[in-house]
Amino acid sequence: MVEDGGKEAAILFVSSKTKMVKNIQQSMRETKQEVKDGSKVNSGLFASCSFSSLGLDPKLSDQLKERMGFEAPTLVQAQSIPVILSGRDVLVNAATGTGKTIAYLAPIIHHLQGYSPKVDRSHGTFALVIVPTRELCLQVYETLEKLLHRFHWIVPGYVMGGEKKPKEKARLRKGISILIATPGRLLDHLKNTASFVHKNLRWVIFDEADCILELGYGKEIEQIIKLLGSGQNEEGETDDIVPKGVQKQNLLLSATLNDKVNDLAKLSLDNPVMIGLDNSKLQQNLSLPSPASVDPDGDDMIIHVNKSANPSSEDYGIPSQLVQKYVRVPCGARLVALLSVLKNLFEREASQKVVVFFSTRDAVDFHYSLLSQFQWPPNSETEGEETKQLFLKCKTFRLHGSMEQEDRRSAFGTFKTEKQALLLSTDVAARGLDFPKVRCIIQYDCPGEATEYVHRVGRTARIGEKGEALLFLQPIEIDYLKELKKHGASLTEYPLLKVLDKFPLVSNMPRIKKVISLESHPWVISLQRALESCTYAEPKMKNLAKNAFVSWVRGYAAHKGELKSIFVVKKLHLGHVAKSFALREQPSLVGKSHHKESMKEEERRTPKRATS
Ligand SMILES: Nc1ncnc2c1ncn2[C@@H]1O[C@H](COP(=O)(O)OP(=O)(O)OP(=O)(O)O)[C@@H](O)[C@H]1O
Repeated sequence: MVEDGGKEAAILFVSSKTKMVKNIQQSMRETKQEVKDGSKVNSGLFASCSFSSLGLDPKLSDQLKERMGFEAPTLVQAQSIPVILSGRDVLVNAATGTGKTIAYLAPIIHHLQGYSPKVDRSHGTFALVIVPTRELCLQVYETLEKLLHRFHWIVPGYVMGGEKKPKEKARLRKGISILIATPGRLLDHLKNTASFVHKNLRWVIFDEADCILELGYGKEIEQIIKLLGSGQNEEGETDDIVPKGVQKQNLLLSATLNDKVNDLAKLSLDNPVMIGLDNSKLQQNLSLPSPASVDPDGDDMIIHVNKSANPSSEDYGIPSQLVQKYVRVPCGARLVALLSVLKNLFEREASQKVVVFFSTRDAVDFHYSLLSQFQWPPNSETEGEETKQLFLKCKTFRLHGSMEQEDRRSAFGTFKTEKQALLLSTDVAARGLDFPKVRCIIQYDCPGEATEYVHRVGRTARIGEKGEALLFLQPIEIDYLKELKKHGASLTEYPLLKVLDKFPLVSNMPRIKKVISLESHPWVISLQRALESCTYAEPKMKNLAKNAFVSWVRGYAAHKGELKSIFVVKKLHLGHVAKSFALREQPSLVGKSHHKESMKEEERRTPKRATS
């Protein structure tokens, strides 16, 4: 929701004199005026032009509007589409949930549908979209399928880790016009699938570019770029279908950028147009040539997207309507606090979706099992008490990189369509995933880098919708708020005690007149006891808790750089950490049984395996 007319938005520096840029300027002025009039709520997000006015084919514009229900392009789409249509390389940096996927897919489809003779399977792949995770791969593919509804001769496809290679080879042999891929599997096919035709390749897109590199795919990407070749499509190399002399076009997109993107940009972009980047960011974050020096003819452009109407969330483009809170909880009360917050959320509004982020796969597994069987109230055998029910009545899903591919696919797909559900996930769900109607994001374990905070919270408040984000912090971790503030994220405190006070006391709860600390709250004491009983009722559950404890501590010790001074493992009270996994005593961190598990965890933590 926009509070005011937004800060001075739009185009600060545009040296190109094309008509297209003037149209964009005009459209943004109109949008600003509409905000002043109060006639547009989501200013800063939508442009006041139509898809067809951006130069897209009428059938494609119609598909976007009539079939997909997109009334108007978002600002980032209004600014990117004409530039991408023009053939320039582009680096797009715009907030999460602002429609970057359509921004790059629509211009590609526009060009491909216009080829004469018509594109067919024998031409192989024209466009390649590289994404960091399997789920994002499937999601982009789904969007592509919808966009291609009226262009059945353009074939969409995907290849990704976890899928059966022979089947993928067969699909590639038949021919895929627009291919979505995760890096490892793509490289595999480039090297080993002789029937993969890519001589007509015209576009390479790196979606979530910084994440691809953060996950350690730098080497693969270098090899991919080498194998694909770059620059102009040579005569004789391509089929006649690709217009002669057409340059290969590369696009990089992300809501956050880092130094590594600099290298990828240098490697893959030729005189790019920057969308959503300001000069200081260019100089500080990306040591690309300064715009003034790139092209003396004045053909280069920086187009500024008004990423947010809220200046405080400007740095990383956090959606301005997102309500950001933190909850300060002592370690031993973390689990009780999490369950209480969730119960409160679902009781307040039954029909909603919530995502909780954990730092490890073992933590996801433990909490998933616990929530799937933990019942309440604990003493329902007593006469007059209500009968036992699941503590949380909503459907619960889990998602992480060690799950079987089919389970991953089913969790992702079903959570998407559910109206009321809870997803427990590692960062595998943090990037790019578009789950409709997610109302709240809970970061139970701290994300580490501030960029990851931004992507995690970006799973809510998408495309102008409302959303809340809640970050769990122990009192010893409170300095993390300063780290977030450096990047423009300001959080207010969540009233945990008030929420706990709302829960009715059941008969065996201790009656305490004055609650002096969270841990002495009768609700906290009773819930903790009940959770521990649940964990100790089954050896399997206890083992899950122990494994989760061990990998959590290891994960805590793995924080990097400046964050090491905030997340100090020596400051942790391990007994309290154990309590947060519903354990009555602290498991050994070095015991024989855990050594094997720790080794496995180490292996699992290899980022590539976590996602693709
Ligand atoms: N012009 C539009 N009008 C309304 N909805 C749109 C429009 N364009 C895209 N959307 C929808 O907005 C949602 C977010 O789009 P998308 O996933 O492309 O965002 P993103 O900017 O890539 O986000 P992230 O940075 O998190 O990956 C999707 O559900 C998409 O269908």
